[in-house]
Amino acid sequence: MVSIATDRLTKVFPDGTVAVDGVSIEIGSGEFVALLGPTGCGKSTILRLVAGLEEPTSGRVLIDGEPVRPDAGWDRRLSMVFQDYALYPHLTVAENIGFPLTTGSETPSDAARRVAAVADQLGITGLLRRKPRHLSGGQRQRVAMARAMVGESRAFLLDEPLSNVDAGLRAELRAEVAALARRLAMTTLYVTHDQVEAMTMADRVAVLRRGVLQQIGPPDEVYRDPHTLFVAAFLGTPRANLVQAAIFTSDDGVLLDLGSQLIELPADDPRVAPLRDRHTDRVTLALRADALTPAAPEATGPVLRGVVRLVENLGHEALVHVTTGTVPTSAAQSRLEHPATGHHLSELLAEDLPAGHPVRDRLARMIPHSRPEQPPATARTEYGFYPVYDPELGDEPPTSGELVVRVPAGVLPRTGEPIVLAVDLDRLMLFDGAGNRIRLG
Ligand SMILES: Nc1ncnc2c1ncn2[C@@H]1O[C@H](COP(=O)(O)OP(=O)(O)OP(=O)(O)O)[C@@H](O)[C@H]1O
Repeated sequence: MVSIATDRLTKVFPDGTVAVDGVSIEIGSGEFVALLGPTGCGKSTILRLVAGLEEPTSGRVLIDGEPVRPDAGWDRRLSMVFQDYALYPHLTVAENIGFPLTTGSETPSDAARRVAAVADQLGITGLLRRKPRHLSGGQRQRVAMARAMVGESRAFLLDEPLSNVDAGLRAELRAEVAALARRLAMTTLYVTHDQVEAMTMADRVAVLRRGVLQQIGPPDEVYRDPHTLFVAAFLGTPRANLVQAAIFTSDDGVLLDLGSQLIELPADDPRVAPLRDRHTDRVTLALRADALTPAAPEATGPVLRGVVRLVENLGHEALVHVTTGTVPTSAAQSRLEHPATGHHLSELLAEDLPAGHPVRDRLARMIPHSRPEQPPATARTEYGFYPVYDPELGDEPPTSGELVVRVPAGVLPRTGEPIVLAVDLDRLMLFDGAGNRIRLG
């Protein structure tokens, strides 16, 4: 098997779309890497660049450390499986599987033996005489995999190969495809927008956004230790709770002001040091649903208080929606990017509009993390520091702001009840206005 690498790979389409933006990924021999991201983030384009179906605008693809020529797609011996399987309708299953062998040096009987062996491996021997239209989605998918395996291919490039099969079968095939790739020790690049597929199948997951690689690592690491707000928000079901916060530092420690609630970090808490120089910064706080636990009303330590609005009982656990008076945000909202450029609006503002320009002020006010001037000293909460809302601008203190909490089956909270939620500080994540993680100790 081979190693595959992309080196600052970039693809700009003729219409100006930057589909892939300086992506460097190394996939070891026999490794299974998933490219994960929302629609349009450039996953398929990366795969097509690796396969040689597209030419890079700049950057390189390397196979076993050797840069490949842009036009040498046929020479790469990489097998691609597409989401629509691309089977030839007029050929039988056996002919479809054997198709890559027809241009090689194999004799017909060698080829037939090879087809039979691969069909046996995938459990589709009984289907060899059928035409693709007489196959189920899962069977077609196996035939496509068999065709990818039959040649002397050195790697699999799979583009959402399970997206056309129904949910139940998808789970089964997920395990099957991953096991197959491992059994064959096949280097695999697997494109998906389904985080469950990526997390369960891959050795490492590469998360992409707008053509830019956000993070690559083993699934549990990317989930547990996201480097950016986008990765934190993209991975995990239910999605992480994202709320706006302002940082207040003093000799007594650090307070995270969530609008009408506080999380206190005492001065001797090791998380305090990295926040010392961020007094009054507006940040995004991310808390996964299991970083909050219902606690007794008299609980001490960091807690958030709220009222239960909704209990979604899933049987083995429940998702409890709690109104907390925080200010919800999202990865996109917290950065307020310019849709066309992907730049933070404040960056564009800094370049384009002079200070004091009326539109600049209006836009700046919409940007929670980067108001260019500090709020006036009179804009203080009852806690005595800058709030995430600003009374000077006519903001009301937040009263809604829902957090979703994962609660094990058993005695569940009831709608309308007050609830106290203990915050697991080890799982508290903060992100700056550019969406980058602020490391806490
Ligand atoms: N031939 C093309 N010409 C212009 N733009 C293109 C072309 N092919 C893709 N794009 C654009 O490049 C971006 C990345 O596309 P790509 O298909 O790689 O995304 P993706 O992450 O695979 O999305 P999906 O999950 O929807 O397949 C998108 O904005 C897409 O519209």
